[in-house]
Amino acid sequence: MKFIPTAIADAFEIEIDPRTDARGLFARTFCAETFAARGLASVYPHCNISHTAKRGTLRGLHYQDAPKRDAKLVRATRGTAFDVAVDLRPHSPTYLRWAAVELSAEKRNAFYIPAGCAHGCLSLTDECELFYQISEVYDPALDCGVAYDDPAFSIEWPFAPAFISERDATHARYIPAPRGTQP
Ligand SMILES: Cc1cn([C@H]2C[C@H](O)[C@@H](COP(=O)(O)OP(=O)(O)O[C@H]3O[C@H](C)C(=O)[C@H](O)[C@H]3O)O2)c(=O)[nH]c1=O
Repeated sequence: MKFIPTAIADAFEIEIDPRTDARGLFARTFCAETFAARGLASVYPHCNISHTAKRGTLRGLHYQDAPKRDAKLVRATRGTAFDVAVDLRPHSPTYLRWAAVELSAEKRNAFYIPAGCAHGCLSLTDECELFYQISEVYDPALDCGVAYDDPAFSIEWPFAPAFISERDATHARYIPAPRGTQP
């Protein structure tokens, strides 16, 4: 695996290191020891999938709040998605910044999003499927969201979403915390 830094501290694009032969390829997509050695979440009690039928569908941005803030390891298993993380950690040097990774089943890459960041994605193809490894069990009472077009982040999406859920179209504006405060 190759860990490529992004604009957000501790968030990485992860590329595979395929072993190829006449049959095709084999590659490791996760290693608990490697992730732990890098200080990344290495235990994922929940794995999820999302299937998005139409190009231009925006999901998110979501995060699970304290005390169960969750890290996510996300990859596309069908199609392509513009995947975005926003740093919501007031103590982070990249607080309020965003980072994007184009995930595709063809590239077989992944996006590691640390706890304390929000995650959203815009499908770039029809029939886009994502696979999530989540470092915390889901708690609906802690399920929070921020708006994809919040001026606090100014995310540069490749195009405006054509489809979005009622929930994701109505997230409240984010009120930045004083920098340096603990979450
Ligand atoms: C995360 C989760 C959700 N749900 C239920 C809650 C809703 O009734 C339904 C769909 O959930 P949600 O509206 O959060 O799905 P998306 O809008 O696709 O959000 C997803 O995509 C964005 C980009 C993310 O980062 C979220 O982690 C991920 O949930 O599944 C569960 O039952 N268990 C779970 O672990």
